[in-house]
Amino acid sequence: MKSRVDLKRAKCCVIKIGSAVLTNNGQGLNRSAINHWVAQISQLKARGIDVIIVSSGSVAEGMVRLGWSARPHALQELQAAASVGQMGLIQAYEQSFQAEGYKTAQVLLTHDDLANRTRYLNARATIKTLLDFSVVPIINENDVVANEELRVGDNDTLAAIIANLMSADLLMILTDQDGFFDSDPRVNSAAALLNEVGVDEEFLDQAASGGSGTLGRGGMQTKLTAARIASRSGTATIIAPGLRQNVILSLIDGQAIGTLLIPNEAPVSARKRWLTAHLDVKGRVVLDVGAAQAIKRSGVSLLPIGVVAVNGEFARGELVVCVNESSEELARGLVNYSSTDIDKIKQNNSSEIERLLGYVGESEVIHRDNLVLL
Ligand SMILES: Nc1ncnc2c1ncn2[C@@H]1O[C@H](COP(=O)(O)OP(=O)(O)O)[C@@H](O)[C@H]1O
Ligand SMILES: N[C@@H](CCC(=O)OP(=O)(O)O)C(=O)O
Repeated sequence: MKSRVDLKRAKCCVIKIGSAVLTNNGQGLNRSAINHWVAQISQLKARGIDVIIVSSGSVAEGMVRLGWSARPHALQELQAAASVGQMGLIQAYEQSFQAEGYKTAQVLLTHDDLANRTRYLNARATIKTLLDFSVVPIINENDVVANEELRVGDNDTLAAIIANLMSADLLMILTDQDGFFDSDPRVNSAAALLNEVGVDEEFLDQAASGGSGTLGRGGMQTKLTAARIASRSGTATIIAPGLRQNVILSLIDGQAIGTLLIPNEAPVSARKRWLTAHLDVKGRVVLDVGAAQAIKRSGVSLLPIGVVAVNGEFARGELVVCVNESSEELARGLVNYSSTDIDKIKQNNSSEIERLLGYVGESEVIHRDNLVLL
C-alpha cells in the first residue's frame, strides 16, 4: 500500500485504539466513541475486510473502577488496575459488537508469546481462525504478568507486531491528535500536520521526540517505531484522529485525514519478519569492515573470519545484533554458536572450527536465512 487510493483494496487491517481517545479524560470509557468505532468496523467486515483491534484503556478504566484519581507508580498497582479495567474494556466492545451482530474474542499477549517461535505461530493460527469465523479479536498486552522483562511495553509496538504476524495491509493508529506533526503540537502551536511521508524519512525521528499525553504510554515515538516495524511486512500505517466522525470509513475510502506513513521496503519473508520483531536480543557480535560490507549485500552469511568481538552471553539459536566497529547496528540474526564458542573461532577460517572447538559445526556464525538486515 503506497498511497491513499490503495487503501480501498485493504483486505486485513489492524486498528490500534489508544488510551488518549478511549477514555473520557480518564473518567471511564468513552462508550459513545466505542459504539461509533464498532459501527464503522462492522461496515468494514460487511465489505469482507478482516479487522483486528488492539485496544489500550485497561489501566485507565481500572483506575476509575477502583476509585483512584491518579495513575499509580507501583507496578503491582498498575497491574491490578489493568486486570480490573480489562473486564470493563472487553464488556464494552462485546456489548457494542453484539448489537451489530458480531462476536468478539479477548486476546492477551506478552512479549514472550511473540518472541517464542512456536507461541508466535500459535497466536497467528488462533487469530486467523477467529477471523475465519468472523469474530473480532480484541488484543491488549497481558499487563498482569508483563513485568519489565516480559512486556512489549506499549500498544503501538504490539499492534505493529500483530500487523507483521497477520501480514496486514494497513495499521491504523487512532489517537488524540490530527496525525503526525513536524513537532509536538501540544508544545509548538505552529506545528504542521504531515499528510503522506515515507516511513524511513530521517526527519521523523526529531519530529517524534516529544513525550506522550497523561494517559498514553508512548507518544509519537512509539507510533513511528511501530510504523517502521509494520513496514517490514509491507504494511502501511496511518496515524489519525480517533474521535473524528467516520474516521475509519473515511480513511479506507482514501480521504486525506491524518498521516499516511508509506512503507519503503519490499515485504520480507514471514520467518525473517518474526526475527526482526523478536525484541529479546541476547548479545552482540562486532564485525570487521569487510564483513560489515559483505552482509549489507543480501544473501551473504556471516562467517567467523569477519567477527572481531563478542559481547554478552548467549547460547546457540539465540538472537544477536550484528554491529560494525563504530557500534552501528547492521543486522540481527540467530547464531549457530554460543558466545563462548564464537569467542574461540572469531577471526578464523571456517575450516579451523573443528580444531578450535573439538567438534564439526556449521561453517557460518549466522546463516543468511537467519540474518535480517536493518
Ligand atoms: N510530532 C508529533 N505529532 C503529534 N503528536 C505528538 C508529536 N510528538 C509528540 N506527540 C504527542 O503524542 C501524544 C499521543 O500519544 P499518546 O499520549 O501515547 O496517545 P495514545 O494513548 O493514543 O497512544 C499526543 O497527544 C502528542 O502530545
Ligand atoms: N496495556 C495498557 C496499554 C498501554 C499503552 O500502550 O497505552 P497507549 O499509549 O494509550 O496505547 C492498557 O490497556 O492500559
